Amino acid sequence: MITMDDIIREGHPTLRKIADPVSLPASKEEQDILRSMVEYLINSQDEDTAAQYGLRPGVGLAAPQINVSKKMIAVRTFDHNDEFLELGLFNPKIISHSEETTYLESGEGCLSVDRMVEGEVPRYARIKVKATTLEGEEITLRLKGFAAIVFQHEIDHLNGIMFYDRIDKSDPFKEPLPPKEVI
Ligand SMILES: Cc1nc(NNC(=O)[C@H](CC2CCCC2)CN(O)CO)c(F)c(N2CCN3CCOC[C@@H]3C2)n1
Ligand code: NI
Repeated sequence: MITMDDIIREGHPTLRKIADPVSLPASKEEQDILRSMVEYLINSQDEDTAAQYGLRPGVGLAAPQINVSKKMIAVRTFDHNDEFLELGLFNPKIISHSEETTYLESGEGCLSVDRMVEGEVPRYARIKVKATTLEGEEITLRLKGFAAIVFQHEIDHLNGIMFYDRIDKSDPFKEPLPPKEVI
C-alpha cells in the first residue's frame, strides 16, 4: 500500500518533469500502480486507516508524486451532481474549458508540499476531460466546481506544475469578490 513515505516532496526533480504518456493497453504493472493510487485515496479518506498509517487525506493523486513519471491520476470525490467519482485514469487530457475561472476559497494544498501556501489558485470553472480508465475504456467527463479543480490540480502534476506556480505573487488574493462559482 502507498504511505506518505512513498510520496515525494517539493525539490524532488520528478515533480518538475513532463510525465510520459502511457502506451495503451496499459501493462499489468501500470494497472497495479494506478490501482494502488486509488487505494491510497480510499485509505486516506477513512479516518481510522488514515490515523493508523499517518496518511494525509487526499481527493486526488498523480503518479509523479510517487516518483512514477507517467500520465496516470487517481481521483476520489463527488462531481457537481453529487455523483461519486472514484477513478484511476490513464492519459487524462483537458480537451476544452470555460473562459470563466474559479478557485477554492480556502486555497489549495498538496501532498508533496509540507507547508501552507496562501493565495488564490485560478482554475477553469468548467472543463471537458478525455481519458482511459483502469478498465481500458475511453471516457469523456464534463466537470465543474470542485471536481474540475481537483482534475486540474492532478493534470498539472503531469506537466510538472505545482499549484503555487499559479498564484499571482503580486496580488495573491486578487479577486475582490469571489466568482459566483467559488467553492
Ligand atoms: C480540497 C481538499 N484537499 C484534500 N487534500 N489534498 C488533496 O487531495 C490534494 C489535491 C487537492 C488540493 C486542491 C484540489 C485537489 C492532493 N494532491 O497533492 C494531489 O496532487 C482533502 F483531503 C480534501 N478533503 C475533502 C473531502 N473529504 C472527504 C472525506 O475524506 C477526507 C476528504 C478531505 N479536500
Ligand atoms: Ni498535488
